[in-house]
Amino acid sequence: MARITLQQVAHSYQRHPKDPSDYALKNIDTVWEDGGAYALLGPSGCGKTTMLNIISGLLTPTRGRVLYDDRDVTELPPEQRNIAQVFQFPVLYDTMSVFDNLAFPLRNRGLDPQTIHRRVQEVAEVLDLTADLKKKAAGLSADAKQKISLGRGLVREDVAAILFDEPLTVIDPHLKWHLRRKLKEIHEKLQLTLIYVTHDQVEALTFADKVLVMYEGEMVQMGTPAELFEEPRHKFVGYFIGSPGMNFIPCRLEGNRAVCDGASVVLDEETVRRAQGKEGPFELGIRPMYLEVHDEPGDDRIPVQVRKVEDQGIFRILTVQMASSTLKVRISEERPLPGQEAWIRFPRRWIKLYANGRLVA
Ligand SMILES: Nc1ncnc2c1ncn2[C@@H]1O[C@H](COP(=O)(O)OP(=O)(O)OP(=O)(O)O)[C@@H](O)[C@H]1O
Repeated sequence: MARITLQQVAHSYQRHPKDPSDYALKNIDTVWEDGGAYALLGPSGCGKTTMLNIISGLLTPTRGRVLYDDRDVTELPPEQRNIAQVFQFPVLYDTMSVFDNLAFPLRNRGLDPQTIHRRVQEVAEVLDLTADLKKKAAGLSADAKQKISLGRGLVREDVAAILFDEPLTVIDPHLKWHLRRKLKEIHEKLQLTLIYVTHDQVEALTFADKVLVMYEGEMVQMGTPAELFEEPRHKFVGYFIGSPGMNFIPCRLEGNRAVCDGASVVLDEETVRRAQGKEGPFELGIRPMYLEVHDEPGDDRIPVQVRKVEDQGIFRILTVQMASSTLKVRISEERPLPGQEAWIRFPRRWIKLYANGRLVA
């Protein structure tokens, strides 16, 4: 396995790109550490597959360098990079048995039959394919076929990294959860460098130690699931991670206060200091679980109208209207529901300030 570094990588599918909007990837600088389990998360079209193909060598970037450890591989094709890639849909040989499909990448590299047998058995066991090893791939379900594709990715021990491009798309929802756990287990056991592309936050957060969030061709944050939740560095991360996502309220700064539509909130000194000289527009960000809801007016409490209540098992999600801003508030199921008139409070320690979409930090 290897440490993979992207240095100022940008890619445009156009021959003569001019504007930043002509680039599918814009100036990516990042390091994927050896043995890490990473997810690449972002909405459709943000550049995830482009980044993965640049790492594997299917694409040469318009600008920048790709390093495996200290070796520059930017111009090398996939077969010289020693990478395994698993795609959205099964890639296998229908007429071969499951065993032969799994053995294929190893036979290709001239490994001895004993090593091949051991490795195929190991991977088949992890993926619950042992009973199917002698069957022809053609007769198996879509789930089983994709498990074979996963197995073909995992079977080689000498790869620099294994790249997964939304590999569980065709998998039945029940099995999805199970396979995600399996991949995590395999990672812990074999310490492989895994990069897993998805647009599903649950998939990313349950699989990865670190998640790279992409938005419109940019890398907006790389962090642990907890960091992404507690300290979203970009508005998109706040909105995309968490269910429901973070609340954002447009505001202007007056001294140590953020004045929003219908409310004024005191900021901590550090935030006020950091905001000096920053260009707006400014927004307050707060997670639904950190907003307090009260039945009576009081200090720092802001009147709201409760518009909707959604029951989500152990939580309820309130939709409240604060002047022209609509906010979500998460309360526990034990708390009695407020009436239609309620008051909310923004606890200072949970308030984040954003300038032009980026965390003031
Ligand atoms: N071969 C191509 N030629 C031209 N434009 C492309 C090509 N492949 C991707 N793009 C464009 O580049 C941008 C990034 O696409 P990419 O497939 O990397 O995104 P993605 O995040 O993987 O999306 P998805 O989740 O839908 O697969 C999109 O605007 C897409 O339309």
